[in-house]
This record gives sequence, structure tokens and C-alpha cells, in this order.
Amino acid sequence: MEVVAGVIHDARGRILLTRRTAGRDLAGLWEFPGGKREPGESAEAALVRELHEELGIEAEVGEPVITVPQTYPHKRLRLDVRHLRDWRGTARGREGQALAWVPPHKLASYAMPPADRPVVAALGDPSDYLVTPAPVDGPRWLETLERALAGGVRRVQLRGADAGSAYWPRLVEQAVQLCRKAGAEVLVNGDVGLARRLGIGLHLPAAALREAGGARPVSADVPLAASCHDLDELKAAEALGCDFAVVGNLRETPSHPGRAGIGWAGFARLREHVAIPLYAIGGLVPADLAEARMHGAQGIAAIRGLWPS
Ligand SMILES: Nc1nc2c([nH]c(=O)n2[C@H]2C[C@H](O)[C@@H](COP(=O)(O)OP(=O)(O)OP(=O)(O)O)O2)c(=O)[nH]1
Repeated sequence: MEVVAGVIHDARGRILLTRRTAGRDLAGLWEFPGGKREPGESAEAALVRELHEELGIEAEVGEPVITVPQTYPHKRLRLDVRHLRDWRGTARGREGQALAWVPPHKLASYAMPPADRPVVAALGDPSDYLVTPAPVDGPRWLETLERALAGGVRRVQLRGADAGSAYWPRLVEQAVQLCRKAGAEVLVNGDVGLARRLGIGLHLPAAALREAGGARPVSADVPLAASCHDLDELKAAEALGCDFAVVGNLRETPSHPGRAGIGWAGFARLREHVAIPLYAIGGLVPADLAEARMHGAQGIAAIRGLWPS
């Protein structure tokens, strides 16, 4: 089932959600207005038609936000979400549905269908997730991180030293200061104790995900993420309450020669079965973002692709 929905802003920057009426699938949940494409109908034409039927507005369809493949108990769908370039008229619930104009930062507090969680993340959270390379030279590593932040990176995973090395905690502390100054979210790879001590997020390698025993290892006010390679790991990350996960490898990379990538089709197949936002990793660069979004990714995670040279 192909579904298309629109992100409708008012003059104050609020976004329109509509509530699914009683008696329908997913009744009572809030969603982006839109509906099913008819056979032979383009996504743009379907969205214009649906918004007119449901809300009485005339819409001009704009840029894509994200396309989310999703499996529900009784159906499989692809939710193609578009910005509107412009719209005219007064939006009202022509089918008896409730309307809510929601400030972007409050979208996540509305109960929505699973496919909408990646949509809300795509509208507000960073599309790039930088994973730091191993620090060979501490000061140079910090200086390069600072340049990445100056270039716009807003989500960072600090990774790269052998656990227990004497200099790593101090380097992490300095990196955290740089990230905070830039307003970037920061997670440390693997080290729960260090994450708790510094009050930062935690990124779990897949193996640690299995050892976590089902309890969220850090509080809900700092980010928790995980690296996943298959559906079992993704389900475990979701059950643990991860805010997002990284899935790969997308392409074969120089660091894993001979390990074939899952490709975008493989990524989308995994995406269908969970609702958490996912970054793709493995040989990706910022220019891959549009294709990533078309397959339901929040964006790209990378070491080389996001670390300034
Ligand atoms: N319009 C819209 N639909 C969404 C969103 N998220 C999401 O999972 N969906 C699902 C719900 C529906 O299964 C499908 C949209 O179908 P629809 O709203 O046009 O039709 P419907 O209720 O008659 O669907 P159905 O009961 O016949 O399955 O997409 C969203 O944000 N907007």
C-alpha cells in the first residue's frame, strides 16, 4: 500500500496533525494528513486530492521529507511524506476528524502510528551522525572534531580508544565540552560508567546490546543508541528503549573488505519491522542523504564521510 502525507505549516511554524476517527485501523492516533494512492496516480496528485477531500485546502507539493516502509499486523505500507511549498484555504476536518496545530518540538508527545516515529525524527533530528576515528594525536583529534562541529555536525559518537586506556576519559571530557559548546548531542561508545559520570549519551555495540539484559543503562534524558546488523539486534535495541540505531554495513568498505553491503533494499527491509529512527552506515557520505531518506533512513552515520580531512 502506497500512502502519501503532507507536512503542513501555519504562519507560526506549527505543524498540522489530524486524528484518525473511530472504527478505522489505528483509530485515535494522530497522523500527518494524507491517504492512499490510487492505482496509476502520482504521489503529488494523490496528496493534493487527499488534502482537498480531508481538509478543504489547495496544496502545492514540495520537497520529500522521508519515505518509510512499514509492516503492520495486517498490512505493509510505504509512507511517503512531503513538505508543502504552499497551501491556500482554511483547514477543517471535513470527515469529522480532530485537528491539532503542533509546535515541532512537541510532535513527539503525540501518540502516532509506528511509521510516523521516523518521520518526526526526520523533521527535527540531525541527518548526520559522526563517529570519531581512533585518536592518534589527541590535540589534533580535538581540533578536527571542532572543525566537524563548525561544519554543522550535531550528533556525535565518541569512539576509538581501547577500553581502559589512561588518556581516553580525559579526551572524552574535552570532546564533550566542545560538543556542548556547539549545541551537539554526544554519545560515548560502550562505556556505561563514563557516560553516567559525564551525563552524556551511550552508544552500544551490538554485542553489548545482548548483554544489557533488557534494562535501559542510562537515564531517559540522555540519548541511547546501538549498532545493529540484523533484525534480532534491531528488535533488541527497540525493546531496550534506544532513541535511534545504526544499521550496516550498507556498502563494502575498505575497513571490512570482502564483507558485502546490505544495500538500500536490504536496509529498507530491516526498516519495515521496527519504528525507531535508523542511520545507515558503511561507505556513505553526505551526498547519499536523499537516497537514504527514500529508503526510510534518518540519514547517514560515518567516520571517514563526516570527519574533515
Ligand atoms: N495519512 C496518513 N496515514 C498514515 C500515517 N501513518 C500511518 O501509519 N498511516 C497509515 C494508516 C493507514 O493504514 C494508511 C492510510 O490510509 P488511509 O487513512 O487513507 O485509509 P484508511 O484509514 O481507510 O485505511 P484502511 O483502514 O483502509 O487501512 O497509512 C500518516 O502519518 N498519515
